[in-house]
Amino acid sequence: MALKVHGTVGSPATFRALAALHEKDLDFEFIPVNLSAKEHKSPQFLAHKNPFGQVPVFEHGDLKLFESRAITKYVAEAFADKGTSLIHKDPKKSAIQTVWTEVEAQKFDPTVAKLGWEIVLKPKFGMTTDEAVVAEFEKKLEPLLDVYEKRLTESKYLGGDSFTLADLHHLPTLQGIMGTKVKSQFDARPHVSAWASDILSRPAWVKVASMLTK
Ligand SMILES: N[C@@H](CCC(=O)N[C@@H](CS)C(=O)NCC(=O)O)C(=O)O
Repeated sequence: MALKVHGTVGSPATFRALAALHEKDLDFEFIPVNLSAKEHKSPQFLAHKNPFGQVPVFEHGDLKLFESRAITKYVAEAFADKGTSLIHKDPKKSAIQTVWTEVEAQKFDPTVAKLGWEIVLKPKFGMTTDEAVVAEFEKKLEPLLDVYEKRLTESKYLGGDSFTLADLHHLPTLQGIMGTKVKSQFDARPHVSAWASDILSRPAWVKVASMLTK
């Protein structure tokens, strides 16, 4: 059964799903969705792909999914015996992994995505960065990264001793922010800095990120 991803190059959520597929070494068809042309808001897309009008959308035979983290979880579970094992089987290890996937979704993503929007995307769209918002979110990031630093002194990866979805989910926003002044906050914390370099240099992620330069 063919695997398909409807998505957009540069979309963090699309890139999250693609990272999981590459880690699993799976062949899939990438179907570009033009956000500027509002393809994701067409009646067809809303009715048959994602009623919330967002990318990515994943298809595996008759299964259709949206929400990037639900897609990565399905890919990790359905193709457990292929490529990198992205999930723990042991219930306790799995629970710790879930804690950190939640931390990414509830704390890291809202903070770092906001910084990325202000510092990277607004200037790209001809809008003015709100420096007060940047300062506010940089301040929020400090204690968050302190918790990450402590966690990463206990284990090499967030979810335990091996790379899992808990790490992978960070990749798109992490990549975006590491090209900005906010990188200094990561560099100031040795374990966070080593973790970021490690996961950003994974071949599967390098493959995804290279789509930006094609
Ligand atoms: N929580 C969703 C977020 C999806 C999302 O925000 N997608 C963006 C691109 S990264 C999008 O489709 N934006 C267009 C829109 O919301 O109209 C996920 O993880 O899949």
